[in-house]
Amino acid sequence: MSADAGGRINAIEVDHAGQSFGGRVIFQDVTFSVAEGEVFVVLGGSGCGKSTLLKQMIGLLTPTSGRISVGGHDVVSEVRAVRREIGVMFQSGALFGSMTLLENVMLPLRMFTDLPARARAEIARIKLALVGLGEAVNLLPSEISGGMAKRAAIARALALDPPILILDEPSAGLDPITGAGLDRLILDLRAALGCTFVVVTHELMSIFAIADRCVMLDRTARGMIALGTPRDLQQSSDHPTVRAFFNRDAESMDVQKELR
Ligand SMILES: Nc1ncnc2c1ncn2[C@@H]1O[C@H](COP(=O)(O)OP(=O)(O)OP(=O)(O)O)[C@@H](O)[C@H]1O
Repeated sequence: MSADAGGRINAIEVDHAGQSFGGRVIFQDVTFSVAEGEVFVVLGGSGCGKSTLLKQMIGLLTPTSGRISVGGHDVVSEVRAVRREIGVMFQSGALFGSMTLLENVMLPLRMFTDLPARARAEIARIKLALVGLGEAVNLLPSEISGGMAKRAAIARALALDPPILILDEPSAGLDPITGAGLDRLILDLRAALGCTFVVVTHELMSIFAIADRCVMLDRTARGMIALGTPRDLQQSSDHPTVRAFFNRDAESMDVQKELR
């Protein structure tokens, strides 16, 4: 594992990663690193390859070119070790409808550990309490709100204590207040557990609230067009797509500043 310029250890290193499907290039030469404890946001329009990049990071897709390592482990040759490093909440990360929240969070513990049922339940209770659902452990997914479901899915991603959490559009489909609550949860979990986060989001307010840095992918460029802090990208990028994205709603940032 190498360190960044500030001496922090890199949790994830993406080195000239590319992905093609049947000869169609989705992106190439994507290069960045994510430091331990960083909240790193992946941005870009529909179809630019955000989910594809996340799938490469967790070893679900082999990069067509380049190399990715997670926790110092290569995502292709050391996929088992990589999976232990990462908890994932997919965009479609639905809970199992016939199971209570507690049973949903216990599931990864049942699949990947030898812990007895009582210990699994105790750990699942702790994870649900961490995301603010300590009173809802016996509810079914059909009995809770969309925001609670996202929190429960995050609790499930935390079940095996991964140092890195990957969240694909956590606030999709939520109202702005519930979305802001999830942003606070991400920052609280980082403070409490020291986790590294990779988050896909399109929400400008959310980006400014949580992101230490972000990378922006672009379908036309078939690669990355920006890397840096949200403020740097808003103020200094000379790429028209980046400028348009970050300046589309300057007012929302003013609101965000007032809320801080
Ligand atoms: N397994 C696959 N086989 C062929 N094409 C694929 C495969 N997976 C993704 N693609 C294509 O790759 C492109 C990028 O898809 P991806 O889902 O990564 O985009 P995205 O940036 O996450 O989009 P969105 O914001 O809409 O979720 C799309 O054109 C998609 O159709």
